[in-house]
Amino acid sequence: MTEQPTDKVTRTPLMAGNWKMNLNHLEAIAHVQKLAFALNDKDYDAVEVAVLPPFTDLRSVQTLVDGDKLRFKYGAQDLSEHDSGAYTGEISGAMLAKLKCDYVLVGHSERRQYHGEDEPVVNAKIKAAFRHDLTPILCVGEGLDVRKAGQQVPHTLAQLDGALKDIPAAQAASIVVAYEPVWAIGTGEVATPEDAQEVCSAIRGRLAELYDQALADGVRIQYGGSVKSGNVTAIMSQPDVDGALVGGACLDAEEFVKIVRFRDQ
Ligand SMILES: O=C[C@H](O)COP(=O)(O)O
Repeated sequence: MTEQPTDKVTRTPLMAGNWKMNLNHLEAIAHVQKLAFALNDKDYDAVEVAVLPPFTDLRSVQTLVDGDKLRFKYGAQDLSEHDSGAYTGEISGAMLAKLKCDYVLVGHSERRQYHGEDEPVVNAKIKAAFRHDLTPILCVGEGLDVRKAGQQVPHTLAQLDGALKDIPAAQAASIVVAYEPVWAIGTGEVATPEDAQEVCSAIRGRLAELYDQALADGVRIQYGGSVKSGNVTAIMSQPDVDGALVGGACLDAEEFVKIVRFRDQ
């Protein structure tokens, strides 16, 4: 029987809020309570919602999610490639797993830019995440110079290839990829829906080459970069965009809830 491509409808959208270095643990509690109050079962049935707070907030978030049986997921913004030992300042996958994190961002452009993370490091971190049953959200995307040169697809696919080196299909099947053009992050410069689709579709195509079509059809690919309630619906209408990785706009609980409800905008 010929394999049919997975319909987008069968890929549950993942709307994830990357708080970056914002909100202390008390502010985190207030923010999570606002989200918990606003979101309802209809939202959770339609969309997977995740928050990605700073490390120092994770215990507070876990306590609320566990205590109130909240249906949203949470995770960290980074992890060490090592599991334990003399790595001052690092946080291991084991520690995140102990806090019952679901997700961890890997290779965010701000880690690449300010902490020199290259593909071997990103690859090692993906392996560390899988060792501890965390789902990596792998961030890829081009800078402005690459975009101006029209090289966004080969550049992003090279990042994908490096990040997934030696990652077996059983693990790759559960990964989330976030396409984040660096020139659109925190700038208000949102990529057009067609820009997002071009690269997200190329990412899915490369996943099919690296693994197989069925795996590629099941992987969720997010777009990130100045996503707001006013532009999310158009971006989400693209066939290969399965969610958003939201920075600035997720710090406003009401705005994030509107993004989660992108079908109503
Ligand atoms: O991780 C999130 C992205 O970096 C997007 O950030 P932004 O929504 O503030 O542009």
